[in-house]
Amino acid sequence: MSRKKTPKSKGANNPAASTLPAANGPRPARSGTARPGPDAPPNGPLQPGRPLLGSGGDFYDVAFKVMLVGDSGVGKTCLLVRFKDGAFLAGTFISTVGIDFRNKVLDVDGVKVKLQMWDTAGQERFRSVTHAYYRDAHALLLLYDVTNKASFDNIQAWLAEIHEYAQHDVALMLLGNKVDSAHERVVKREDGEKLAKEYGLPFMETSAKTGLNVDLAFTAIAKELKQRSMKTPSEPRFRLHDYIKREGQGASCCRP
Ligand SMILES: Nc1nc2c(ncn2[C@@H]2O[C@H](COP(=O)(O)OP(=O)(O)OP(=O)(O)O)[C@@H](O)[C@H]2O)c(=O)[nH]1
Ligand SMILES: [Mg+2]
Repeated sequence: MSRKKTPKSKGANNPAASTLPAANGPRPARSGTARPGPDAPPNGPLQPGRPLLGSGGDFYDVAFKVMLVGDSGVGKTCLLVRFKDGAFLAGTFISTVGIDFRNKVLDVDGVKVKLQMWDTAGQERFRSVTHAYYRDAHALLLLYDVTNKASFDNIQAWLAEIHEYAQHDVALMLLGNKVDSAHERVVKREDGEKLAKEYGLPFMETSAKTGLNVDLAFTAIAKELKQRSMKTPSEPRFRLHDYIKREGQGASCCRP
């Protein structure tokens, strides 16, 4: 069996630019370094078909990169921490510097799917750093904050950026975060649904604080990516929109 090391997940808000992972992503290379090997596919499962051993001792069958994007303060880091560790980062807001990543292996219908989750900095000054990572992403979670209208208004600009830098077939999901803050809400759920429908995106409202729909968002993406890479003729087609509509609390199906 091929044994591969994956880069260790770093702590949140890892500052130094020198510690940034390679722009080509943290794909576990045959050499055991963080850089992809020359035979690594430009976009697709890292190593389908044979179990691999991650640095945390976790076996996985396929691995994908999922990038979180959206304005600063919408809750990207908190969403990731909630999914990875089941905790909420309350208190002082520490803005992510550059880019950070964490790994998690999910069991998707008997297949071990490793998600390499990239937490980008929403601040404008780091935009050129994040641009370099888009093209290797298999999926993007695009967040806005339901208590911050500007973050919602900026979604179209984010979509334009995604269109410019990401793979054309990247799996994309729109998330309206912080729904626990009902009194401060300024973006109605219907507004999120309307925008998602306009762009044909799956959409859910989430809360990193309470955990609402957080696991579901990542699981849905993992199912979609696994289906894309390992589809067998006998397997029924996975429908992301239908899945989140069925499983989510307040999720919606937004085909145009
Ligand atoms: N009430 C509430 N607060 C949240 C939620 N998610 C994040 N926050 C708070 O929002 C602030 C920003 O969260 P972060 O996750 O650091 O935001 P970010 O999108 O990573 O920001 P950048 O790293 O600057 O891009 C923090 O003070 C969090 O505690 C949520 O679901 N509900
Ligand atoms: Mg952050």
